[in-house]
Amino acid sequence: MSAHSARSAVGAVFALEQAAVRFGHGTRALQALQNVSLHIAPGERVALIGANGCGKSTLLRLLHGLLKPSSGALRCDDSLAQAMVFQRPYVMRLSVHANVALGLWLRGQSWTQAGRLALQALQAVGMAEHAQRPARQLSGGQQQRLALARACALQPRVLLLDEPTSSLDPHAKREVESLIQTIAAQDPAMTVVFASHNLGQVKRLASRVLYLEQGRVLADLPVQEFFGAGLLAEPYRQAHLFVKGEQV
Ligand SMILES: Nc1ncnc2c1ncn2[C@@H]1O[C@H](COP(=O)(O)OP(=O)(O)OP(=O)(O)O)[C@@H](O)[C@H]1O
Repeated sequence: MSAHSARSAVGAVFALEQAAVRFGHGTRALQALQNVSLHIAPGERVALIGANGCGKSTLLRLLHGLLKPSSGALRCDDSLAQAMVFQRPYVMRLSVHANVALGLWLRGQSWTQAGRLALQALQAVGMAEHAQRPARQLSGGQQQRLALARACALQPRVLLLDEPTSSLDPHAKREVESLIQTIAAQDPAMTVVFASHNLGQVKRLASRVLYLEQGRVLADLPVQEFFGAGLLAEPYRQAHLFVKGEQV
């Protein structure tokens, strides 16, 4: 059974059983994730939070099939199309429109159809007026909108976002976050898993919070419970997140 192909018996989008990811070998091995067991159901909005290096990106990459577990298992419902957006989008030296169309063409659409769907996706993220501009001339916030258009053009049932607003200025942060909110609200059945250092954003977007420390999931709770008074007391107050993270 492939690590990233078998459907979960319990109808989960993702099921991780004692999953670990190690980088390197022998004494130099780094345990980026360990003993991670969890299920993510369709329509959940899951925030991954924790200090730099705690394993958020590694977990997202694992879910997206970019990494395989070194041990343990990942089961994933492959009938659900996935798209991932990274902290800093990769933008090709092409027009905005071609940046979106190319992804669709590479997945087998005709160039005409790819162009049509790309324009629709750009309209959906408010970027149609920039379609013919060189993509590399866009601002950071516009480039992240482009990345969201590229993701949405694939009509994903599962959207993975790795700190989608952390490289943006406050204005662009708000714009891109509200775009993510709109995309998620349009499709309540879409599963969204995102990494963030911004606790306000986590409250606004998430239904469930996974708090990671050194590759382990220390808390896995509904968002209200995570931010409930009891849990914000020790030991969470001590966590790096509240020192280095953004609390707005
Ligand atoms: N390809 C790699 N090779 C070696 N080590 C890696 C690799 N990718 C990640 N790591 C290490 O694995 C650990 C987890 O990294 P990861 O990027 O998942 O953390 P993160 O929580 O996303 O951090 P940040 O908040 O800074 O983005 C870190 O110690 C990191 O240095």
